[in-house]
Amino acid sequence: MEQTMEKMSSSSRLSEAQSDQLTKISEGDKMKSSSGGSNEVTKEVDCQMTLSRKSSRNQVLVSPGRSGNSGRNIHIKKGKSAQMKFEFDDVGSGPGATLSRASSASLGFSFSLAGFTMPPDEIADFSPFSDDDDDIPEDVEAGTRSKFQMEPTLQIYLKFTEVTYKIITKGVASTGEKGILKGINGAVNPGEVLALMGPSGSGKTTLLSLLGGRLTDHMISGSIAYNDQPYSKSLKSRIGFVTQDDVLFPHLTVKETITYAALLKLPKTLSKQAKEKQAEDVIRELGLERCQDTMIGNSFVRGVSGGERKRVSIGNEIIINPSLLFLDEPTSGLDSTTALRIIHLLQDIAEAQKTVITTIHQPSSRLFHKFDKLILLSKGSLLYSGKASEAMEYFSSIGCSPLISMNPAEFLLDLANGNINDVSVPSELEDIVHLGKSGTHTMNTKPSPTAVHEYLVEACATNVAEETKRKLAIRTSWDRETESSDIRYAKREWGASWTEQFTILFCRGIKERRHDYFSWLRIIQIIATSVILGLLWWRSDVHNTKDLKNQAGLLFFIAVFWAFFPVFTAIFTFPQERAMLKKERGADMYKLSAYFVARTMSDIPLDLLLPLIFLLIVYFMAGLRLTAQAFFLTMVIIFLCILAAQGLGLAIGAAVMDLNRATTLASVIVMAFMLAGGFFVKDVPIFISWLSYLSFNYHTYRLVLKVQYGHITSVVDGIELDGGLKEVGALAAMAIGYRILAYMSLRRVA
Ligand SMILES: Nc1ncnc2c1ncn2[C@@H]1O[C@H](COP(=O)(O)OP(=O)(O)OP(=O)(O)O)[C@@H](O)[C@H]1O
Repeated sequence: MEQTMEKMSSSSRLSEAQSDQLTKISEGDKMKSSSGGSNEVTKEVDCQMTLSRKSSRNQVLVSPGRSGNSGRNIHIKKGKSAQMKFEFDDVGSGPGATLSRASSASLGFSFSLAGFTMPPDEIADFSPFSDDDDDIPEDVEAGTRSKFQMEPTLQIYLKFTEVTYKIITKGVASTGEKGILKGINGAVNPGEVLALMGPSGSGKTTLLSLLGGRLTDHMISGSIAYNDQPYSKSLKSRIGFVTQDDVLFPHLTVKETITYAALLKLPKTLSKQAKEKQAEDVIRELGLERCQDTMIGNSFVRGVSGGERKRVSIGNEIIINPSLLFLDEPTSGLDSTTALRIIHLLQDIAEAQKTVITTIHQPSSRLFHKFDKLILLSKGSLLYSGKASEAMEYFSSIGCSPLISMNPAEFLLDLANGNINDVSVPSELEDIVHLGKSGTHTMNTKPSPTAVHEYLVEACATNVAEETKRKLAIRTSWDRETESSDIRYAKREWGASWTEQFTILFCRGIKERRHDYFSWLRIIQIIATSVILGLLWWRSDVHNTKDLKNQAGLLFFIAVFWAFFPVFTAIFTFPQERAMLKKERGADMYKLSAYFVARTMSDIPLDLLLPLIFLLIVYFMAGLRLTAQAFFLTMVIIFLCILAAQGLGLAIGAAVMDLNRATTLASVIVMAFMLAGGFFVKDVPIFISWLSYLSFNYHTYRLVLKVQYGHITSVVDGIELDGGLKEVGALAAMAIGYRILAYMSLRRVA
């Protein structure tokens, strides 16, 4: 046994005292132990013990009569089949102190004891506070919840010091700077869940985005280190980031969503079948089997529930088995049962030695106790950074304690908001109230929220921040252990080749917009328009010039209609998918070129189907030139016009990325092109004549005139019907040129 302990102790770089603790606790037990997954020793009792790099806890979390090792803290958690997790900590350190890993690394054990019944979870609760959430699901409460399984990956230790972030504010009269984050310090180890808490607007999302590498601009200062190295692009594929708003395609089913993510994100070395199998595993692990064939939905389309949608978002990120998982308010808007399930899921993920960081608004006390580390923010300043279990002790050490039984999270948020109605305040703060800043006595009996905020920020700076910074500066055993894993120079790897990316994105695009293709509304719109045109120009004759001019009006309308329609449809393409594009490109899921080509091509089937229906009706009703060649040439010209107009719409959308501004700009351009199209104005002044050459209506109109009347006359309404190659070339150049512009514009944003 002692040999076993020595082996474990040295392999996990634990101090002798800690290995001594371990020996005492596990004496007489039959034990199967593993250290970092390598050393395995089997003893008498069938226990499974894993060493985890849990930080120490000062809070006494011992179930009475359960352990009997005085002077040590033991935290017992339940798992599958009465699985227990023990954490042994030193008791001596002061409140709020964050111990360095080298000196105070604690041991986390989990082992199963056959036939052992565990006490309920309340052993982990803080005694002065009530639990406000009793509707815990049976499977969770009874310890029958199946554990989420994840493969081991590179472990990432994240530490950040003096993180400061400012933004430039532009007022009506002046421009200024606003501090969003002011010197934030903290650290989180693999195997831990760090919660970022604070009132709305305190800077949680900003800090999360900074740590997740989502905000990179020159207004950031301080240091953020991943295994002691700065952020690099190669980290993208190791980071999962679940945004506050679920960014998902509404018309894809749960299964399709996760499967496409698996196909794009998982390494090339895995076969398509293996990737699909992994997607199925994630669906099962997240308990989404029941709704796997349901559409995600949105406010217009009924889909899965909020909790299921959140789990799909998490599944989308964990499919790549990330080393670092960031979540922005994963429980907001969910009932307490669903919220608890999600936090349990995060715990399971962390237990696979992942580093998990989540923002959370107002957790119940049960949720609060699930977090290993806590950062409390208020107006961008740090109020607490350290172990979640020590937060209450820390605040009581600086004189702030709850006067009534309350959820610790509620108490901390009250403090962060400066609300001290049910909170005892320290004498220094009372003195400030009674004397006022000027030293004169005031009648006010309560410190103002600003005074509370200043007091807490100062207390944190003196008691916690300095201590945390000092410890962060120390090279820990963890740093030494991970320094060989140089994440900076790891090769950026795509999950699929360019062609595979294109195929997957093309199929996904078709599936997402399949309802559009068979939108009866659009088909009816086209049929109705073409029937009206056919009736208005019913069997129009072209035997004299007047009739010819009359029918030319129809041809011009066709040229305008099939330019307007595609421009205003294409404008939506990129602005609508901006959030998805940013998210997926942020995770290096595919090359922008593959997305661009797939996205623009997946609209083409519909773009060809509708004009075909249109022309079949109008052509024969209006009595246009009745030869197969004329019909097909007219069709090809319309397709070319559509491709050019679509290119313009894509370019405007990608350049502006704002629908209101894009539609305004497009309407001006399209109107100018229409007016310069050669039908309304015959003699365009020379200084503006270039506009005609930019107008796709102008080229389309000339081409259809040539196809319809080229055999009758060489001039129609003052327009010479010459070769036509110039016009074809111009439309083709526009179709390609506008797309290149769109691609370049898109590069700036994704
Ligand atoms: N680009 C920006 N321009 C102007 N203000 C900004 C910008 N980004 C953040 N802020 C401001 O910074 C503060 C912190 O924002 P952040 O979204 O990080 O808060 P939060 O704590 O996540 O809030 P919530 O809980 O409501 O999501 C807010 O006051 C917000 O208005």
